[in-house]
Amino acid sequence: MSNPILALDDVSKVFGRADKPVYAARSVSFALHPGRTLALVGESGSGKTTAARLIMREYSPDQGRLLFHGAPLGKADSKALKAYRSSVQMVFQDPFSSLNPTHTIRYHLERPLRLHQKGLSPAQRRAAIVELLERVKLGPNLIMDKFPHELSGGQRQRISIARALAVNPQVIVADEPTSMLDVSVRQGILNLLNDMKSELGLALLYITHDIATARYVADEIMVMYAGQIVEWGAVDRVLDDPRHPYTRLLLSAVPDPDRRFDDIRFADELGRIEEIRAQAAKAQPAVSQVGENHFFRPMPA
Ligand SMILES: Nc1ncnc2c1ncn2[C@@H]1O[C@H](COP(=O)(O)OP(=O)(O)OP(=O)(O)O)[C@@H](O)[C@H]1O
Repeated sequence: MSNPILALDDVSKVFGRADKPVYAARSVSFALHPGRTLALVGESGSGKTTAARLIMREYSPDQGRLLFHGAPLGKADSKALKAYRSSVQMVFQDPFSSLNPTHTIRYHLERPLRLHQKGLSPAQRRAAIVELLERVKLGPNLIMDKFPHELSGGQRQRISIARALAVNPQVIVADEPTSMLDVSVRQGILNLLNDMKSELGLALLYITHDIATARYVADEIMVMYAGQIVEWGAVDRVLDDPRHPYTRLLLSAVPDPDRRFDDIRFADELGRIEEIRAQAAKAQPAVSQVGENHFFRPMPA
């Protein structure tokens, strides 16, 4: 298996007062590899966005390290940080608020090209915009001079992806990229992310509360609860044979005619979740972890 592009090594982030800490991330370790998608799954408040913000360097870790191609980023010089910033791009949940309503699509794509590929002539920049729009399966001539409000939610999310691609990233962090979109266009966006991963060899972190969608895009899955990774492994293993009660609970909430959420068989598990909740509220990690952490033992490609 290839070396990881990016890794979180035993990272913790704590909010709140010292006497009442909130562990948004607790000893979190994982790695992102080229051409692979890792799904980070958990309910609201589990710490998914905190993990994304740590990767985007909006938060600095209280403990642990961020590694980029094996080198700790904390000590990186400004050149290395600049390389990191263009290598790691984010696609947000809300394609409305992430695009500026007063600018055309051409502007949104031209800007990162101007900043990160300074040597391009105007004609080369135009060709690059055409290529980006074609890559996200939008007709360049139809779209380029439109404003964000003239596009559908799905089209806008494709523009967000094109904009992220404009700087030739190695990693894309997609935080709930389909949750604000119409159900009918969600699959198209997930397919596009899959294509990007395979065609460009990107490492993708797919963040979602919807564990069922992980199967469409992810190679591996990590389940996060109260700031901790409680289960991880190959996506089929985790979804077909969930071993942590919290993973089973998440899966039981997925509509399935054969499994009812209030099924008596889950009563014990719900009780155990309360136990886990109580343990997790304490300062020391107490959540049982299941599976192999591919940061420490890389899974075969
Ligand atoms: N800036 C902050 N200040 C204080 N507490 C925070 C801050 N950011 C996150 N938290 C807390 O950390 C925990 C994890 O939050 P986080 O937003 O990472 O979860 P999430 O899984 O992304 O949830 P959501 O899906 O609702 O965004 C929560 O208890 C949250 O209240």
